[in-house]
Amino acid sequence: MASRNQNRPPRSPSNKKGAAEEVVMSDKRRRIGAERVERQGATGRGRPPFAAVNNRPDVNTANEVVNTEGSECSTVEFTKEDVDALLNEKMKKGNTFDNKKKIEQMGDLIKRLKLCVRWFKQVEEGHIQEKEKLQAALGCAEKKCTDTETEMKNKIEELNSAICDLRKTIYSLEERIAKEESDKLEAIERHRKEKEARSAAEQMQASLSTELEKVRQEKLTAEQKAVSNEDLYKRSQEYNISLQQYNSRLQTDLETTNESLKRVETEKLTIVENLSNIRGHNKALQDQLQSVKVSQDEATKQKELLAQELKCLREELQQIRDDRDRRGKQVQDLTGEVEKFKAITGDTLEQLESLTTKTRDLEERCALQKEQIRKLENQLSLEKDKLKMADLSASETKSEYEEQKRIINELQNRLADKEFQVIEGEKLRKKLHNTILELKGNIRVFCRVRPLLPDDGIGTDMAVSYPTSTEALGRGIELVQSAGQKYPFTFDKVFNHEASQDDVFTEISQLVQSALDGYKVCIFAYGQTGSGKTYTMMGKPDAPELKGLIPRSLEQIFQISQSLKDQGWKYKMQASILEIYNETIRDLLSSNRPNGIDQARPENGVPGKQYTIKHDANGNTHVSELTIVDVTSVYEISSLLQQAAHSRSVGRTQMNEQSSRSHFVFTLRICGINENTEQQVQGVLNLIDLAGSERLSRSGATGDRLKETQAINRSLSSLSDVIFALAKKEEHVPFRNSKLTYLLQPCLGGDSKTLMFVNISPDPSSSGESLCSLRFAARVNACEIGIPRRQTSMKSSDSRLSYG
Ligand SMILES: Nc1ncnc2c1ncn2[C@@H]1O[C@H](COP(=O)(O)OP(=O)(O)OP(=O)(O)O)[C@@H](O)[C@H]1O
Repeated sequence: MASRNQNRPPRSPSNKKGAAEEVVMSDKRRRIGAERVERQGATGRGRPPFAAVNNRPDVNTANEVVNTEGSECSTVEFTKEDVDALLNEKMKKGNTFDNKKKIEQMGDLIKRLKLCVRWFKQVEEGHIQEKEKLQAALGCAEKKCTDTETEMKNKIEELNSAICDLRKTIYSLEERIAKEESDKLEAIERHRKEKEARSAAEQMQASLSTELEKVRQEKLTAEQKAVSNEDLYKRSQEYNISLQQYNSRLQTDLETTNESLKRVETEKLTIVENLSNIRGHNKALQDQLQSVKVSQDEATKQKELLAQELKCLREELQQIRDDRDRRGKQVQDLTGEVEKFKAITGDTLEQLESLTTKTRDLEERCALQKEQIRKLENQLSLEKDKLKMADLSASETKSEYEEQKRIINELQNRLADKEFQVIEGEKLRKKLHNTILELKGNIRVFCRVRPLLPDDGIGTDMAVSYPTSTEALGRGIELVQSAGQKYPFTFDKVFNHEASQDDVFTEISQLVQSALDGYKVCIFAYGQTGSGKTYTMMGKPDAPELKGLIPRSLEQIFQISQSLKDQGWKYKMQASILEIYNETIRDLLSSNRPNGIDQARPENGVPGKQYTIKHDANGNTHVSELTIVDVTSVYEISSLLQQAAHSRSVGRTQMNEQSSRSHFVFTLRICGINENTEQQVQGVLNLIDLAGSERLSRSGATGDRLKETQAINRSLSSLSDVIFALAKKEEHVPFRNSKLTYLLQPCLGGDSKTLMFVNISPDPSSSGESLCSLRFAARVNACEIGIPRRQTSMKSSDSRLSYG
């Protein structure tokens, strides 16, 4: 096919004209083809190559061909084969010398060649035209192409940017896909794990359900136990809740009372301040009044003097006036005489001149006297002014005096008011103070731990610890025993081994005030031997900062009683000091103690004094024959304490005793009366250093010593019983033949204030004794809360048991 078309002009699909021409040309070819076929059919043989030209017709035909060459060549079409055949055509063999034929053949060939050439030329021209057309079309097409190209470029750019955007979107989408895929993978992983876990859980569940079954069985048995425990727990919780409520009520009451006390205190302070200011002001006014009175007297005196002076001056003036009048009359007489003389007798010129000079003198004297009179008159008016002024100031002073008198009266009324307010405030303060103490508890227990002493052994650990929980802070103590067992206790206050004497006194000073306010106050120190009772109560009187509660309390009492003098209070104080040893009373202030031997003891067959304790209807205690000393100062008390200490030590030595085996009781009776209000108070302050408690098993005592220890333990146990019974207002008070408790009975219970110090030694070797002391104190402490004995954390018999 390629060979067939190689001589044809190229076709352009866009060249419609060309296409039309081609159609025309193909029509032509078809026509020629048809003619050939016709011719072939006419000759009845196969057509040789280039037959249209080579089929040599007869001469006519040849002529025709020649003649028609001009018109025919346009219809003749040559293919490459035709041309090749034409060029390869050889002269027909025949008569080699037949030139004519050869020429004819040659002519024919030339004709055909010419025809072919012409055709080719025509074809070429057609081709050239077609080429031009095609070039123009190509130009157009190229232009179009470039337009299209730029358009395409633009579009490509647009598309590129779109592609970029799309790529970005694709990128982000890919990222999202990747993320989602990773999420998906994770989720799958999770799911797988969950599946595993579920299966594991299922396995576990299976095992658990078997276990559950077992546990259920156990639970059933435990539930039965729990029911009984719950009962117990409920009871303890109810008790706990009631305690908490009581505590919170106490706290709120305490707070409000504290606040009102503070208010009253500040009011009292301001009132006292005002009072002193008013007093000062009053004094200043009195002074002022006095000075005004003095100045008024002076002014009156001056006024009188001035009046006298004025009178004198007036008289003098009168005299001078009289004198002047007389002189004037004399002059007139003389002038008349001169005239008479001149006229009647004609005296001599000399006499006249002398008389003239005399007259001149008299006139001069008269002028001088006039001047003097004028001066005196001026002085008189000045004095009159002064007098007026003095009168004015005297009336002013008088009105001022009246005003001052009024102010003084007013101030005196206010003073009386304020004094009344102070008295009322004082009453309120007492009431509030007492309410506070009642809220704190009329029976309180403080615990004090002494520091480890060199005697306890170097490097010894403390057998106590202090819990730091909020509710137990400052109130809790734990006794640690050698086996590591802990015994917790809670009191109203716990003073650790670092607490100073001052810290301890600060806490009890309010109680001392109560004694002055007319209440009965008892402060005990209880504990085993060597636990610090004497240190707490007496301290070391030589070192001021180590003084104990007894000297500090007495100092405070005298200090306050002095300060209350301004308010009209007068106090009478009586002190007694006794010792109870083995249920025997000893008077430590007795002046007739021969060599300190107890009067109650029979000596050389002579029976000693018999001290009997009696309570009167007013709730006061009397010990017959006991020395009672009136005391007015702290120095007197100190000397009494020294005397008591001396009697005690002498008695102790002589009787071969230890101070720790007797109860030491200091009693101060306070009677107060207010001269302004006629109010009366009667208070008692008992300060007691109890005998050291001791376990029978420890003491290893026999005989008298055993009896002694038993007596001490009995009296201590009895004391707690009495406190307990009185706190519960029980009718029957079990004194159990204890002199100590019988003696103190009026000072326990009711309105009385009781404070017990339980002294503890931190030495581990005495932790057994410490536990007993703490249990005893806990029992006393429980009294105030009013817990029935069976509900306390320890049994009532515990304390007694511990003493054997
Ligand atoms: N808080 C303390 N700080 C320092 N030393 C103390 C303290 N308490 C006690 N002591 C010392 O412990 C020793 C024993 O104290 P104290 O004599 O007061 O005990 P006690 O309980 O009165 O003994 P007893 O029952 O034998 O009379 C004393 O040497 C005392 O100084």
